[in-house]
Amino acid sequence: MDKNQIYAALQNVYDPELNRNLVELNMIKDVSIDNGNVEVVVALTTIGCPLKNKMKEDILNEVGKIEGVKSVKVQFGEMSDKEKEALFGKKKNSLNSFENTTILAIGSGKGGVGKSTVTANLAITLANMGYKVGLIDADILGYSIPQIMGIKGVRPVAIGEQAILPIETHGVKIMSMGNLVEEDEALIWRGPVLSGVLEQFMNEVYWGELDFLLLDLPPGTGDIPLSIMQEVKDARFLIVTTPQITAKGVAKRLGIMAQKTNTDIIGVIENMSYFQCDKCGEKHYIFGSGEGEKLSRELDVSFLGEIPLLKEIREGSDKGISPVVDLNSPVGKIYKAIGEKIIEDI
Ligand SMILES: Nc1ncnc2c1ncn2[C@@H]1O[C@H](COP(=O)(O)OP(=O)(O)OP(=O)(O)O)[C@@H](O)[C@H]1O
Repeated sequence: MDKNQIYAALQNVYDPELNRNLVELNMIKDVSIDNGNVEVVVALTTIGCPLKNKMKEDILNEVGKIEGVKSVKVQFGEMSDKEKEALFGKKKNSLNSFENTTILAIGSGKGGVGKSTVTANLAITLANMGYKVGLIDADILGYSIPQIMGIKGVRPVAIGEQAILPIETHGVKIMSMGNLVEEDEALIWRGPVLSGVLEQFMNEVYWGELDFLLLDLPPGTGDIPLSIMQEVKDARFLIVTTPQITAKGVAKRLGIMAQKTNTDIIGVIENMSYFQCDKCGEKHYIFGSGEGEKLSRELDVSFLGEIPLLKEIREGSDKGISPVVDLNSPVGKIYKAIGEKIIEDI
C-alpha cells in the first residue's frame, strides 16, 4: 500500500457543498502511513464546516477499504487565505459564470398572487426532475422564500471573505436576505442598494454548476425587475398571475416592460385558477377564468399552465413543506408538466 492508493481513494470523497472531490479541491494537506496506520490531514474551506463529520466518515470508509490499512485517522485544519483565493478566485470577480445556466426571473404584476410559492415549487420540481437548481430570493425587502422552503433561521456558511455558500434544501440551493438578517428586522433600502445586494447574491455566493437559477422577484415593475432586464445577460422572464382582471392588467405591464427591454418572456403561469371541490370534484372558478391564457396571447408567449387553489399548497408554504416533493401528487404533476414545457421551450 502506498500514498498513491490513498490519494486515489480520496478522489472518491466529495465536499458536499462544493460538489468536487477533496484532491481536486486541493484540500488534502498531508497523507502519512506508518505500518498500515494512515493519517490524512484535510484543510477545510472553513473550520466550522457543518459537513465535516460527513467528510470524515467518507474518508474513513474509502481509505479503510484499501488492502493493508489497519486504521485511519483524520485531522482537520483550515485553508489559508491564499488557498481559498486560488479556489474561489479573488473577491470582486464573480465566482460564477452562469454560461450554461438558464436564468428564470419570476415576476408578477400584483403582490400576493403566489409568485414566491410558484417559484419555490417550480425549483423543487426541476430539482426532482434531475436538474441542478439555484434559487435567489430577489424580493430582498419582502422575502418569503425561507418560510416557504422551511429554512427560517438557518444561516449560510461564509468562507472567509471569499464566498458564501447557499443553503441547500429539497435539492435546491437557496440565498435569501431572510437568512442573513434577524427576524422582524426592517430593512430600509433604496433601489441601488437592493440591486447591489442582488449582484452580490449572483457573484459572491458560490453556486457551483447550475442548470437553472430562479429569481423570485418583488411584485411589479420596480428597480429590481428593471435592473435584471438590463443587467443580467440572457435572463428570461416568467410571469405569474391569477385569473383576476386587475392582476392580469398589472402583469401585462411587466410583460410590456420586458418586451421594451428586449427581454425574453418564457411564458405565463396562472395560479389560484380554480378551486376543485373535494366532495363533488367540480371546479369553481372563484377569481374568474381564462385571464392567464389571455395574457399569454396578448404578449404572444406560451401559456405554461394553471395551478389550482389548494389548501395543501397554502399549508405547505406556511409550514415550509412543499406539496410538490412528490411528482406523482396531483399538484406535482401540474408542476412537472410546466417544467417540461419550460425545458422544451429552452
Ligand atoms: N395555488 C395556491 N393555492 C392556495 N394557496 C396559495 C396558492 N398559491 C399561493 N398560495 C398562498 O397565497 C399566499 C401568498 O403567496 P406568495 O407569498 O407566494 O405570494 P407572492 O405573490 O409571492 O406575494 P408577494 O407579492 O408578497 O411576494 C401564501 O399564503 C401562499 O401559501
